[in-house]
Amino acid sequence: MAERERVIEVRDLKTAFGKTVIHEDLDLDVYRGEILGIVGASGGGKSVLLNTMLGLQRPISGSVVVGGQDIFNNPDRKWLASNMGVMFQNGALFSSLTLQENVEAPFLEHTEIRGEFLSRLAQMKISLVGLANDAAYKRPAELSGGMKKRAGVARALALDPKLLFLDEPTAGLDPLAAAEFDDLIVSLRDALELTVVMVTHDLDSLFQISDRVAVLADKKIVASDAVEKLRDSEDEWTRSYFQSRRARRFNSGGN
Ligand SMILES: Nc1ncnc2c1ncn2[C@@H]1O[C@H](COP(=O)(O)OP(=O)(O)OP(=O)(O)O)[C@@H](O)[C@H]1O
Repeated sequence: MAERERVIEVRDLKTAFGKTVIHEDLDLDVYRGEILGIVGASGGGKSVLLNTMLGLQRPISGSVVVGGQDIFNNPDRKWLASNMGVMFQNGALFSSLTLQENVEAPFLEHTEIRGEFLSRLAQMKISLVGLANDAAYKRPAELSGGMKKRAGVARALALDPKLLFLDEPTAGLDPLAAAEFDDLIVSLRDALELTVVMVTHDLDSLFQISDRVAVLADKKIVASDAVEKLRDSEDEWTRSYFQSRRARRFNSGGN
């Protein structure tokens, strides 16, 4: 089998806020085309890791290489901005702008595209995530939770990135909307050949759509594998997480 292509390589990462060390000796690989889930205890540093991979949080030491670029050492910022899309928790839309204007924002910031072509591109992104045309003229407060998440994905995908980062994408959604959102992520990954990195506590999502799961505990990635294999992990925290009562219902193969 051909060796899988690594699109993100995190090596020897150390991050800290003041004297509080969040990550130490952390290594992580993300492979092209996969959906990688990241799990770990609350407050364990998953969001900080995501921000570090996005270049938003500078580490004390270590490196993050994305698509061959060391993102903390003179990277091509334009390339990174257009190749890494992110949806933060709650979609993080601008509340005073319509959905259409939210999706147009990355084009205005990073491209010269304006006018009718810009409107059409934004509308294409909005329909790509399964939202009806009239949603484009609504403000975030007028959208349901599921619609807001979809809108957040439309904005994250505005510049056609190959990497999509999602922070707790299904948090706050009812089970049906969460399952629909999971389906959307898989179909977008397949259609657009995306690589997806997803921080989540949602066991349904992990078992349904992740190709691999990386476990963050004790400041580092202690295990990374297909989710079904993690209940037998050598790592104790990972075993207890995936053998917990909530996770057990997935272990027999049924749900
Ligand atoms: N800007 C910041 N300044 C200081 N401390 C921070 C900052 N951002 C995060 N932290 C701290 O870093 C630690 C890790 O936070 P992080 O949000 O990454 O955890 P998490 O694993 O994503 O948690 P959760 O699952 O609850 O969202 C927490 O103790 C948090 O308080």
